[in-house]
Amino acid sequence: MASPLPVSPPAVHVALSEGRSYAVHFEPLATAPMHLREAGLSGPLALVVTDETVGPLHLGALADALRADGWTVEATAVPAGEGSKSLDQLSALHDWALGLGIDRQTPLLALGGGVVGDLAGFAAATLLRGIPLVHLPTTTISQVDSAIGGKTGINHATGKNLVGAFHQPRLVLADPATLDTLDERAFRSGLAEAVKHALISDPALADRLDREWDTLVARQPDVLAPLLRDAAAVKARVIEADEREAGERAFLNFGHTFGHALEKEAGYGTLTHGEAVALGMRAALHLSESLRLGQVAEALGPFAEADRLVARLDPPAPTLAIDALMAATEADKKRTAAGVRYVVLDAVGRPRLAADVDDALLRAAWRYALSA
Ligand SMILES: NC(=O)c1ccc[n+]([C@@H]2O[C@H](COP(=O)([O-])OP(=O)(O)OC[C@H]3O[C@@H](n4cnc5c(N)ncnc54)[C@H](O)[C@@H]3O)[C@@H](O)[C@H]2O)c1
Ligand SMILES: O=C(O)C(=O)C[C@@H](O)[C@H](O)[C@H](O)COP(=O)(O)O
Ligand SMILES: [Zn+2]
Repeated sequence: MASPLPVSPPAVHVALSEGRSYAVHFEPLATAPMHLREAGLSGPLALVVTDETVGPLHLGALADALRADGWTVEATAVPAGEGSKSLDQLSALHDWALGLGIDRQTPLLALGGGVVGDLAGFAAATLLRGIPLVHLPTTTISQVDSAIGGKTGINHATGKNLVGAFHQPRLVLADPATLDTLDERAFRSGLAEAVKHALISDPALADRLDREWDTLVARQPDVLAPLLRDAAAVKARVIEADEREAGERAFLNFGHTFGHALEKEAGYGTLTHGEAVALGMRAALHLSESLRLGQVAEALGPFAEADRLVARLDPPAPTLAIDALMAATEADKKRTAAGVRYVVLDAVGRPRLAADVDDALLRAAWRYALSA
């Protein structure tokens, strides 16, 4: 007898101001028509943006379900990878969509990972000053993180995600089965964002990730989907509390001040975002211990266990000049007139922003992350 399909974990609900809200469903792509209707989205036209890797794998199932429900589907694919978070690709999406005679009710469906989600989300934010956005995330990063919260955008020569907008989705449909085709590097490194959510907010989730790591990386469905869902729920709670990053949403940037500098200096796409964030979290944990001691840490102390969990992501450490990395952090969007700010931990689950951090502590943190 065929093994029973895994039961979908319960949806995550995101409640925003002024009565706005959306659901994050961990169900098959074939349920898209039902959830589009529930979200108040009507056709007949649906735009689908995907990438050249995901399209041949997963667009058919989505388009068949939509067409069977009476939708007219127009789809386009951008080149896979970080390079598509560019002004050229954004402009090409504008030309494509506007050539199809869209109106302000036409939904744009982003079928892919975080690159597709960020790019297509920014296209949806800027077409007609905003059309409905639906995320259909197909990577570990996009299912636990990028599809939720409304950050969209593209990269700029001076830094990551420096051009963009907040544009919340109307619906997120994260089909865990799409992860079956995701390569090992993207799958494993993408778990960095789930580890991040645990370290900034949920020590019990960190323990669970550590305990279930082997079955998680083996993609066991009855472990994977509930863990991704619970990691996504951590982010949803933060978004509800601080949608536009006036305060605690900055904690979702744990490891990113270091990580974005690594992505830029290594060359966008050389490191996956997850790898860069994993290295960034190791640096941030070292910095947390140095700040706790008030001097350069020789060991991780109370953060050693957290660092061991991050180390399980096994990120490659590139050979890069610390001076260049330090300079690249100057573009970080959390900076104020007082300078760059880093998300550090007073303990697992207790994040804060540190400003005016001593260079010696930062250099030691970089050395730790790049040599660990
Ligand atoms: N907006 C946010 O809140 C947010 C949060 C986290 C990350 N991000 C951004 O997301 C990006 C990283 O996202 P990502 O890791 O998903 O990268 P990605 O979108 O580049 O996907 C990784 C690779 O996997 C391929 N792929 C995607 N889904 C697949 C599937 N189901 N099967 C086979 N191949 C598949 C893609 O074509 C790509 O080659 C970065 O640009 C990062 O800045 C944004
Ligand atoms: O949603 C957020 O807020 C995050 O910080 C999530 C991050 O994982 C993500 O990489 C985000 O794009 C980084 O935000 P940015 O403002 O530094 O670009
Ligand atoms: Zn991230």
